[in-house]
Amino acid sequence: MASASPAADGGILPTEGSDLTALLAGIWGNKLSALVLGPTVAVFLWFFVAYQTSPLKKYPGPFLAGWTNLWRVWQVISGEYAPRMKKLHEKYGPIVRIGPNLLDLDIPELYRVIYGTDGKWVKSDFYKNSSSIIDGKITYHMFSEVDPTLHALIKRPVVRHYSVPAVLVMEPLMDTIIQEFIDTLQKRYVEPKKTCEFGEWLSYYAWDFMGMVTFSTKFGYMEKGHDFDGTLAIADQSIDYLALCGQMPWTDYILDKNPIYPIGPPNIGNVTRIAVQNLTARLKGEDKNFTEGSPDFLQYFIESKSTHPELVNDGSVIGYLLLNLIAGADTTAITMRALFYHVLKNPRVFARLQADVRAEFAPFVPAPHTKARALPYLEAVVKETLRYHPAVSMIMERIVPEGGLTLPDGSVVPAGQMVGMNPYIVGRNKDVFGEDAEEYNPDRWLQREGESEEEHKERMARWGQSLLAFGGGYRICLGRNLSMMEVYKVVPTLLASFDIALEDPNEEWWTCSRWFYRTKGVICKLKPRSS
Ligand code: HEM
Repeated sequence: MASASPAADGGILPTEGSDLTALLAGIWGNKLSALVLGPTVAVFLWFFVAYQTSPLKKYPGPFLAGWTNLWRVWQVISGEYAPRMKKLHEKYGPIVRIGPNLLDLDIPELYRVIYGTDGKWVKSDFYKNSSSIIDGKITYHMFSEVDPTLHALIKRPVVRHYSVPAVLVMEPLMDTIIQEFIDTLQKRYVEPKKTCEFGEWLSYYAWDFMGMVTFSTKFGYMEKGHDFDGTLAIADQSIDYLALCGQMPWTDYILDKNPIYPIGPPNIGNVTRIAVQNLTARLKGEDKNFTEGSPDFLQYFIESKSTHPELVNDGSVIGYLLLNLIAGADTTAITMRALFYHVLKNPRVFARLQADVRAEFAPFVPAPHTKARALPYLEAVVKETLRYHPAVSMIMERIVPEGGLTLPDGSVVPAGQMVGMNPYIVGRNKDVFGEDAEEYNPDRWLQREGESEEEHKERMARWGQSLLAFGGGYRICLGRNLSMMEVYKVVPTLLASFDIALEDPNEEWWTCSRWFYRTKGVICKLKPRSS
């Protein structure tokens, strides 16, 4: 009970140290506590109720992953995303809950359902942050647009330019850049007998290659011999941003898409400038790099402005050009680097591949694509590399559509939840690829002894469903024909031109698994071809 002291006017006023002061202080204290405690309890309750009532509660997975996506953020930061997820599958089985609303599935039979062509399985918001603000509006490109109808509108005008016949027409452009690659290696490393950071050079080649087929212009990484404008480093940062913010997509609206002080990934400004310059010069008829009759993507995209005037303008042409570079250069470089690393680490595989290549191809001449595709062991090596070291090493998230997803154990994942598969994990599924799935062994793709041609074909079709390196369905990689052509041509050309060996065959490379499965450190000795 509060006490009061008599005042001059006979009224009752509180005095210092009175019980009333204590009461007021108590009330303020309580208010403060309520201000802090209230939201904390509310947030906790919200998490608790969400956890307890989640339809994914029944699925196994790390405890924290069921509570918060922060757990996934940590897995991305670790740089060991795919190997860690693989360990979780070994512990929990084919279904692992890796987020409050997300299941990682190692169930290849569901490939055609989740990555189907019917447009029902929509990409999650993970992809949205690789968008940009243009004229004050968030603008999505073919990779980041999640709405199937809008995605189809972006894709329709250009999809045919990525078909096998369309990219085959670009072979002369590719040969120019491959020729420059082998000549440069010869001058910089073979003649002076210098050690070569071969892994880095595959990146320089891949970026110059994409510049060449995209707008008939090299960036000049091979000429300068380093990432002179920082683009390659910036591209890495952009992909890390995608992977990190993608775990909690709302963070992108605070970090990059806020109108006041955006702190998203840096722009690949130099590449954008070159794209704009090339488009402007081409439209004015002043592009000195372009030769009539030797088409590149820029030419194809400009044509799309006439064939689809309602969908394509100069802004969208720039978008298409940039996507080619962002999506196409590093992915292909990662694949080529992995191929050489694993082949060079396996003397038996190397000897066979080199012998097969040298029986067919002369040194210092870019290998013709058709001839390269006809080499069965090269095909086995490429497929094994895509299986063992896919350039994308994270789950490709999709939203479960109406009707839900019935899993092999009979349980149903309701609509609105997210599921997906990771090319790294499905590629190492032992039920599909055998007990040695953790080993790099291209021979597994060849026809086995006693296996008929029919049986081999059937096995390849089945295994194809577990080879998710290019994704699948209506969101399958648009540039897969182009990148495969690049790989199939350059690998035999290099093996036919030089004796290549790791400087230290015992040294392990550096890997970092986030959205891309990045690597460094294929240090090689290159010598003139000896046989
Ligand atoms: C070895 C090289 C490559 C690999 C491993 C690769 C991998 C992938 C994967 C896994 C996806 C699907 C992602 C998902 O669904 O979540 C994808 C999509 C895409 N890729 Fe590639 N990619 C490669 C090369 C290229 C090249 C050279 C280009 C362009 C010239 C390209 C352009 C695209 C585009 C535009 C998409 C989005 C397609 C869509 O959503 O409709 N990629 N890529």
